[in-house]
Amino acid sequence: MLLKIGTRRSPLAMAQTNYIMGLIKAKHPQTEFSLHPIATVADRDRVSEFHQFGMIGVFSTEHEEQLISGEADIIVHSLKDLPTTLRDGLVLAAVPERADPRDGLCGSTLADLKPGARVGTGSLRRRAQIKHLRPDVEVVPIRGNVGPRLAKIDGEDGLDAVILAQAGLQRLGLERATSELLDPHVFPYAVGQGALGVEARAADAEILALLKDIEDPRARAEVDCERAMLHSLGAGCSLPVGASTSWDGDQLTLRAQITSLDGQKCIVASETAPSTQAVELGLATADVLRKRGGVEILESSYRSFGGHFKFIGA
Ligand SMILES: NCc1[nH]cc(CCC(=O)O)c1CC(=O)O
Repeated sequence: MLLKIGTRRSPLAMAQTNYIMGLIKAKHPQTEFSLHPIATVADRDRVSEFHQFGMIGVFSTEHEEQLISGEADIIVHSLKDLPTTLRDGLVLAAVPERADPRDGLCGSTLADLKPGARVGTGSLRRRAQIKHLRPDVEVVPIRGNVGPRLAKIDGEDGLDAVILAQAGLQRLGLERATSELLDPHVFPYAVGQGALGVEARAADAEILALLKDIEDPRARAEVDCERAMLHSLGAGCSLPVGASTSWDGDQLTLRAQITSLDGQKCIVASETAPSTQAVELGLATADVLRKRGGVEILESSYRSFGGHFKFIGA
């Protein structure tokens, strides 16, 4: 079979696409691939912060067009960048084994950050969570590919540290840049972080069957419960919602945290269910967050950013 793969050109996107091609080849050696590069909104506008786009899916909208037009058959996404609602006719066909989902603090450990230290991140979740742990540090908004973001440590921006996904660093062979892997109980990761997702057309039975062979059931259950939680809250990946999942036999525990942007308020919920009920687990966790006032925190995050956010499904 010939599979047409749509991909962004960033080093991380290319590494991820190559990795998925390798997984497919290992199961189905006769598969051939052609690559169809595309620029997304996030690639064309390198200046705005993510929440300023006023839209969700800054990495995925053009990709979904590629699938619908038939220009591509499959798209490899960082799952944390894939909105929880997909376009009609498209499905999340496979979630392979998940890499380390944790965030890495690069340039310094948490404890070694001096008062007033400048920590770079473009993510509202990371901003809120670092402020919650270290109200005395200054958060500096940064964007760009992983390599250039790392280069900002001790560079002209005078950053003391940046926060990056360990999985992305690993995929680029840059994991040694991490000074501290942040404990998910203290600094929960983004929904889907560290996991890749392959999106395809719902009608392509043959392609879906092939992709099922690279799925990891545990990663799928983790991602399903995390995404159900985020979807229920109406939040996208750039909002200050963190998550972590853990296993005890077949029992899956989802812990979720909503943090106000100034770091002063923080709400957590933790629920457990059999992994066959991953979606229900996500919804139940969102219910607890709502009861504890989580939506009010998300709405005030919205307001303090000038209403630039859009809730999914709202
Ligand atoms: N938003 C950009 C993005 N999308 C996925 C990753 C890392 C890889 C992953 O989480 O799977 C990154 C970079 C980062 O947040 O450091």
